[in-house]
Amino acid sequence: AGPRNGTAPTLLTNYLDTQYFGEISIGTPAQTFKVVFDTGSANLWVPSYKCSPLYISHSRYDSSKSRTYIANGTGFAIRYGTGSVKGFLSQDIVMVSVSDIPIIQVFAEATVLPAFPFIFARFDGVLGMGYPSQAIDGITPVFDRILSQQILKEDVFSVYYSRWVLWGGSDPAYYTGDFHYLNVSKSGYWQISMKGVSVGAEMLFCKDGCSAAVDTGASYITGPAGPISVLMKAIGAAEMAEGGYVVDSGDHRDLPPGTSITVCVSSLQQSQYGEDICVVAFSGLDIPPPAGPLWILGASFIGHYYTKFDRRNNRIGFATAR
Ligand SMILES: COCCCC[C@@](O)(c1ccccc1-c1ccccc1)[C@@H]1CCCN(C(=O)[C@H]2C[C@@H](N)[C@@H](O)C2)C1
Repeated sequence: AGPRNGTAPTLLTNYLDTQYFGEISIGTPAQTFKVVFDTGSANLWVPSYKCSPLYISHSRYDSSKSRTYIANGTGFAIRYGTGSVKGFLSQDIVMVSVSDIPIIQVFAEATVLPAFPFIFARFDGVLGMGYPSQAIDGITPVFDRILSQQILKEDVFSVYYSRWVLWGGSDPAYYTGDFHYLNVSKSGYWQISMKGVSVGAEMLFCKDGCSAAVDTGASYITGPAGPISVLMKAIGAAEMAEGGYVVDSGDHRDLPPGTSITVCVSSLQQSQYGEDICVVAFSGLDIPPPAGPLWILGASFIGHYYTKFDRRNNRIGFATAR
């Protein structure tokens, strides 16, 4: 059947403004998984049935139950900010949207997951939306497999966080005005050049320009730890023990008016003691060269825009979300 008029949505679930994920299915008959659509990586992995039972609260892929499974077995490991996910490669039919875009995909069955932070994950796996050059083991990413089917209206996907990912186009019903396009600054990454970071009218950081990744798989805005701690003081946030910052949830202090991006500086979260705390949507992260220094514009930034990731023109478009 394929997508109507060349576009198809995948609806997303928003967990505490920090985890956004949607459903895909793998295998015949379909085994469904909740995955993060992550522009900051380029591989698909889901937990394997052979994964440690610790992970029983998540869906696990059972190749023995799929008629379209093709064994591969090559080892796989992907490094994230917090540790590596290890496993092995398999091939099967993957469906990324209810309007059935079936693709034959090589993906990883994860057998080793770092307990932290995955015990907090409300999703099962990760579907990388990055460029092929970023993919481990040279595996063709999901979006490239979809593009090669020539069924999409445009070689783009749009993110209307935290509601859905739209494959193949953008929907004017959900944004106003034109897209402001920024060319991808480093081929193979959804990375742009940032002109500066200012609080109110005062430019405080990145005065000579700097790089930023537009990363749908990250929860917050992260920047080098130094500048972030200065920024946190500027908005009166206090540092939490395990990193991250909180502001007094009484006064929802937004950045001073006139800031070019009025990012909500906090997202409501439950602390481990259960009371509501306001977690600031920024955190400090020093990314070492050659990838860094790098700012990361995650969900708390992306959620303020209708964002179009354009593979045809290697650019990212931002429009005002309705
Ligand atoms: C908006 O939804 C985001 C999903 C949550 C991301 C995340 O918050 C998370 C929380 C709980 C459990 C697991 C994971 C998680 C961990 C690894 C991969 C995907 C999700 C990540 C925590 C660690 C830092 N971080 C990244 O490096 C991320 C950055 C990104 N590019 C990925 O490749 C790794 C974000």
